[in-house]
Amino acid sequence: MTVLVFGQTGQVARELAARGGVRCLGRDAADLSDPGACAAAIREAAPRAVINAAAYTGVDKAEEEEALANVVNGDAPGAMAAECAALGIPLVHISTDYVFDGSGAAPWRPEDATGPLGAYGRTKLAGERAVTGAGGGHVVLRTSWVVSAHGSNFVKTMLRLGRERDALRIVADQVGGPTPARAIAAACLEIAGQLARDPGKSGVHHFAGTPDVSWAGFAREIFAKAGIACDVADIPSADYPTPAQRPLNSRLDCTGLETVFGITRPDWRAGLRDILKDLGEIA
Ligand SMILES: NC(=O)C1=CN([C@@H]2O[C@H](COP(=O)(O)OP(=O)(O)OC[C@H]3O[C@@H](n4cnc5c(N)ncnc54)[C@H](OP(=O)(O)O)[C@@H]3O)[C@@H](O)[C@H]2O)C=CC1
Ligand SMILES: Cc1cn([C@H]2C[C@H](O)[C@@H](COP(=O)(O)OP(=O)(O)O[C@H]3O[C@@H](C)C(=O)[C@@H](O)[C@H]3O)O2)c(=O)[nH]c1=O
Ligand SMILES: [Mg+2]
Repeated sequence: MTVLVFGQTGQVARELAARGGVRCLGRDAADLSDPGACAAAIREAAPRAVINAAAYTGVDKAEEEEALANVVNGDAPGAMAAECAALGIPLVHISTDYVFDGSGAAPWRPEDATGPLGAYGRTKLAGERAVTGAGGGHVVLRTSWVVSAHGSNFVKTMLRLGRERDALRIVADQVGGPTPARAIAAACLEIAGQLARDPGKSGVHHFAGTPDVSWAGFAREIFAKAGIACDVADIPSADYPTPAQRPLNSRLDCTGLETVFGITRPDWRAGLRDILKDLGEIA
């Protein structure tokens, strides 16, 4: 009996695989556009816990493909949760800061009112509701600004663009916590273990890297640590138009996760150093 992971190529899934003790299902083994196939994969594997690390994560593209995103991010997690509840095993489901509207400057608490600004956030919220409503042991873990040496993320985009250009204009009015995928993987496994022993710990929790920073501030730190000479100009979101609107305030209050599970916020600056080492950028 092992821990079953949905996702294989994604940032968090790859870090889960690297830790071992899990079985990762790629799109070929379980396509989330077919929720029934996800439930069947759980029945067949009979694991001791399930972690869903797969999702439709294209924030702008989801505006055009909301129906598909809703099946992948909403219906499939619901089917996973129903199957887990029937089998009496816990589900750890990853969600996002984009379920919030980004108003104010206070860190969002898990119980705060949601209000997604775009299709991605709406479909992720549908998944949260399906998981919490299924009646089984679960944790919905909202995280933000995921970064790693794998896949596509802001660190890798900045390393590429920073070398191509002398200067970049980066939004400075969106603030949040960059979160290393490696830390998310560790947190998910710890939560799954504790939930298997005590399903009473079920609930919605936040987990984000510290300290909070703007995308522009994050970019500056990436260039400083990687030794890339690229000037960063602060711009407002209005000057960087995108199909989907992003929340301005993505700060997440992570105190509940520490109280219930003993898991603290990772320092993204240390995580960034590890990522740059893994990429061969620094020694
Ligand atoms: N990336 C981020 O900044 C953030 C992510 N999150 C959440 O964290 C979780 C993990 O994200 P992350 O690791 O960054 O994801 P990635 O964007 O790195 O990868 C997405 C994963 O989902 C898989 N996937 C997408 N569609 C399907 C499908 N129809 N069937 C099967 N698999 C599919 C992809 O597989 P394939 O390679 O085959 O496409 C890939 O493995 C997700 O729930 C996401 O919403 C939360 C906050 C921030
Ligand atoms: C490349 C570039 C981006 N930006 C801005 C756009 C955006 O507001 C911000 C980050 O860009 P990204 O494309 O990484 O943003 P995005 O894909 O929206 O990242 C989000 O992904 C989903 C899956 C989540 O769940 C969120 O937590 C968050 O990580 O940087 C600039 O201002 N200048 C630039 O040159
Ligand atoms: Mg992106």
